[in-house]
Amino acid sequence: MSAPLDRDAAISIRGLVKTYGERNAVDGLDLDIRRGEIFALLGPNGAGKTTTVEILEGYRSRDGGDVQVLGQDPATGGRRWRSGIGIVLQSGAGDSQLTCLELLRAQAAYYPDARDPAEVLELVGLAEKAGARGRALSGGQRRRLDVALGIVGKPALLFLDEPTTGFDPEARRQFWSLIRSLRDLGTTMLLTTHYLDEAEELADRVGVITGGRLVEVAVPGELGGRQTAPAVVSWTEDGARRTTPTPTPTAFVAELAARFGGEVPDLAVTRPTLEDVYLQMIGQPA
Ligand SMILES: Nc1ncnc2c1ncn2[C@@H]1O[C@H](COP(=O)(O)OP(=O)(O)OP(=O)(O)O)[C@@H](O)[C@H]1O
Repeated sequence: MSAPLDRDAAISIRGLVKTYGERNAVDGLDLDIRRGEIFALLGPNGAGKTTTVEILEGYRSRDGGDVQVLGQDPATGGRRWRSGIGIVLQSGAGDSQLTCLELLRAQAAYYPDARDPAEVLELVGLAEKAGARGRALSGGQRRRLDVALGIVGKPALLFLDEPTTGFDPEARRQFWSLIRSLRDLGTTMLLTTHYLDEAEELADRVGVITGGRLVEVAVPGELGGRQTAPAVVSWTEDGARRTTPTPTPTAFVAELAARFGGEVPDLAVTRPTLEDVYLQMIGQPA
């Protein structure tokens, strides 16, 4: 039998089940997300991420289990509960006739303790676009506007669904720093992403879900036993690439260096990436 719900957690889930027809899209999921934590939910297409997140947001019913989000069951959470939650959806307000500032003001009006819309535009790096309509924004700027809309109500808990899809590398880095500033302001965040580097960069912990079940929850550096996995030393010798897995890479490299009498050509020491262990976990060859 699983432990009772953790009433201090931002999100606490026990035995969550969601059934479509004969099939359990979510199949007995247990998870606690601490207040102030950034948690990344990873999993292949169809794993059950969106279903789980929408149940937590109060937008989908469940067929079994107990769920608590900010101290309440999302199935019965009222307006006050909802005002503590921010949601950044995949498709946002891009086509609106309103300007960025007008959109944010309209959204802020729904919340009892909203942030100043102009400050929010500043925070997401859109201050210069306050008077621009959604249509006039680039893809990356629209996503920032989506985030701005998600946070203007000063949510204690923010859901981010694949937030950086379509971003260029620089925009992603800027977005990551925005997420970190939100964390510094105390916001709890549940992120779904298919980018493993994003999860590694941002998340305090990651959870891997396949077939509606959580396979593992860990800090990114320890998922799948990464921290104790053997290192792989590779170098070039006699015109060919050599690789050797070893639990003691320092000693191995010292031996190599002695053998070469100095620099080892093209030397590299690597450990499994988060992507390597993730792909192994979901049954795909790396
Ligand atoms: N409204 C629905 N009716 C029937 N089946 C559904 C419905 N919504 C989701 N499913 C099924 O439930 C399973 C989980 O879907 P879900 O959208 O939660 O996956 P996901 O992990 O978010 O995938 P993705 O990474 O592609 O967004 C899938 O097999 C999907 O086909």
